[in-house]
Amino acid sequence: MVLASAAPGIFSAGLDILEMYQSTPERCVAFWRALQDAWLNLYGSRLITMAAIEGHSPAGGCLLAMSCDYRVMAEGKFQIGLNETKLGIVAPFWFTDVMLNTIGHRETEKALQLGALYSAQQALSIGLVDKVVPLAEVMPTVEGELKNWLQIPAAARVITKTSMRKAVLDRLRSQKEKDAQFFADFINRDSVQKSLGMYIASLQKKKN
Ligand SMILES: CCC/C=C/C(=O)SCCNC(=O)CCNC(=O)[C@H](O)C(C)(C)COP(=O)([O-])OP(=O)([O-])OC[C@H]1O[C@@H](n2cnc3c(N)ncnc32)[C@H](O)[C@@H]1OP(=O)([O-])[O-]
Repeated sequence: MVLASAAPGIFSAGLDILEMYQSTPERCVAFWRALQDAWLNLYGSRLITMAAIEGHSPAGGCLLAMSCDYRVMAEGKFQIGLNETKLGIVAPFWFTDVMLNTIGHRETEKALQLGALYSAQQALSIGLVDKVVPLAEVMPTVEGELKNWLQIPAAARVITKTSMRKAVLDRLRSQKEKDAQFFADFINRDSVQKSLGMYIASLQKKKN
């Protein structure tokens, strides 16, 4: 399975910030449950999963990419990273776990505290992506890599993938409701709503 985007220049802009702003606790919990399930399915997929990152990939977009088995990113101006702290919000433990498994403890600690967004070359240098190629080469590169992965006997590959990812998946599975409630409580704090409001305004200002 290849994750790609139909929007030129944007792999994924992350979660819909407007869903987290001036919402109700009930809606926040439902929103979060949907995200948890989507991620559990992706990270736990038996399929070979690859991200064709042909544009920006902040926050939830970075999570999607990191949750794949392999990442190819377009060189150039695009950025990738978990930038949550810049919005005044906090990446949940399972975002952190996936990043830890991808780039290691030291880089994750720095990246998360700073809300760092990396260029493709920087992402390559810390192992956040596996390959950087010109934009037009992203999809052919993914397809070529997929052929390599498809040559591995499926049962052996799936057992290996499952055993590598099980602890992280189980950690969320065992506390989904608590995690959803935490998100709803946190996001509805006055200080967090204020930060989100300012971030949305800065996005709109940048556009105008
Ligand atoms: C605890 C929770 C964990 C959270 C995880 C997350 O994923 S948090 C998410 C973290 N995500 C980020 O921090 C990414 C924030 N976004 C960006 O940095 C840039 O939009 C971009 C680099 C993705 C694309 O730049 P570009 O110059 O090509 O495009 P543009 O900037 O002109 O935007 C076009 C329109 O889309 C709008 N909009 C954009 N993103 C979002 C969104 N996520 N949601 C909603 N709306 C969004 C933007 O306001 C504008 O709306 P308007 O005025 O037309 O009504």
